[in-house]
Amino acid sequence: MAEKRNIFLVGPMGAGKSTIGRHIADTLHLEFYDSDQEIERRTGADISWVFDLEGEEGFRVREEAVISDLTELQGIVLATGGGSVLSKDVRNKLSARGIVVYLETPIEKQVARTQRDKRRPLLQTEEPAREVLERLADEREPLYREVADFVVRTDEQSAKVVANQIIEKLDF
Ligand SMILES: Nc1ncnc2c1ncn2[C@@H]1O[C@H](COP(=O)(O)OP(=O)(O)O)[C@@H](O)[C@H]1O
Ligand SMILES: O=C(O)C1=C[C@@H](OP(=O)(O)O)[C@@H](O)[C@H](O)C1
Ligand SMILES: [Mg+2]
Repeated sequence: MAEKRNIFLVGPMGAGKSTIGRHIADTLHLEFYDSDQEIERRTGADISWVFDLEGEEGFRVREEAVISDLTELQGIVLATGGGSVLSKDVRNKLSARGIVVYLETPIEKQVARTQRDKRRPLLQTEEPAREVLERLADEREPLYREVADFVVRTDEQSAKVVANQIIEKLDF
């Protein structure tokens, strides 16, 4: 199905969307995009700056616009930001224009993989990362499941192996 020749990765912070997405794109010779990187490219500011200047609300408007544009492309792998599925418009466009894969990983792994990286503003708070990630998961987990064509765990194998598992499940 020509209109489905895109792979969209959803899931929480630290699931490995950006890392695994790049491996999939390299292996399949597809273009790789990351919605956060695209926001940074368009604004010339890093994600933390966008949150500081425009708040999460402003960031979500930009994220929705970027994903709307990127999902118009063909033959891409897109790593979305963990909160992008909060938008119904984003969920609709992901579902309509590609195969959506939910990268599932336990909270402890999300914490471990994100703790040294200061580039995620939602985790730079007084509240412990574990609590933030649990709270976000309560709201988002059903949305990841709703939008996904299939689910892959990312806590048991290396990023490269998970990328290959995903490729095997795709019929292109
Ligand atoms: N099996 C794995 N799959 C994906 N990422 C992993 C894995 N093991 C460790 N990581 C690391 O987890 C960190 C977070 O990955 P990232 O791709 O930025 O996640 P996301 O984009 O979902 O927030 C990276 O440093 C990555 O190398
Ligand atoms: O979960 C979220 O709301 C966010 C996830 C981040 O992307 P990753 O999921 O790639 O870490 C980034 O979009 C921003 O910091 C907000
Ligand atoms: Mg990412």
